[in-house]
Amino acid sequence: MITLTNICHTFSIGKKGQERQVPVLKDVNLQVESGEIVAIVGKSGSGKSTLLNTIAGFLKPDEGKIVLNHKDTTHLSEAEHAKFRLKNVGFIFQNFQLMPGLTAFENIELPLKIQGMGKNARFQTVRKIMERVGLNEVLDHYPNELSGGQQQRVCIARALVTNPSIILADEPTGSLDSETEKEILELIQSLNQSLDLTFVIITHDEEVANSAHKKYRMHDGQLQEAIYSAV
Ligand SMILES: Nc1ncnc2c1ncn2[C@@H]1O[C@H](COP(=O)(O)OP(=O)(O)OP(=O)(O)O)[C@@H](O)[C@H]1O
Repeated sequence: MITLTNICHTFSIGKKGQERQVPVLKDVNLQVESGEIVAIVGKSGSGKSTLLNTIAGFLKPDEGKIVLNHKDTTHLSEAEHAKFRLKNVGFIFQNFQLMPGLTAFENIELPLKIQGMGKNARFQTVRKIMERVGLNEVLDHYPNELSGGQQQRVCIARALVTNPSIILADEPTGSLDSETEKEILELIQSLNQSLDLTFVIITHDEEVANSAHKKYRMHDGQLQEAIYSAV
């Protein structure tokens, strides 16, 4: 489902003429099977977000190969990547990244509009997904009228609405209290099982990491030791 082979990425930091090269990903290899939840933990600055952005195609690796859903995405152009992402990859963010001027319904509907789906089909699809993630009561609420947990459900629904098979999540419970974190983790697990979704989750939270099928630690630019969890 996701195969990273010998991925390297180096940032160039500093003023022009005085740049420093900072290697952040050093020969990263990762294999994620279909329907797996993989958690990536590691210290702040260890390169977790850089890795997720590289999988997503927002950053190009300097070396290595990325295969998602049997497609080699390493050298896709930005436009090709955007098209591929819209169909295959959903994103969940720590700070939700919802459009403040759109209701919960409209936020979730947005990717379908971009895809060019007709109004009736959009209505049916959004209502179905809102019901699935427990948002029936709040479809006309704006983000600032929602709790953190509800905002994260909207973010999850928006990630799922285009029916992707891969979900990339950057600290999905990082802004939530522990009770709400538990609810969101349960939702992720139930979606993983019922829709056979593949998740890559970056987290600082051991509880989130331990709820995954596999856990990797990012250390000094490399992914280390898969510790299998009990799920
Ligand atoms: N666009 C960029 N330009 C230059 N350096 C960057 C850029 N993005 C990240 N870095 C550097 O790459 C390193 C890894 O950053 P990254 O955000 O991937 O870490 P992280 O493990 O996700 O950290 P955190 O847990 O704090 O989010 C850091 O040293 C950071 O300063």
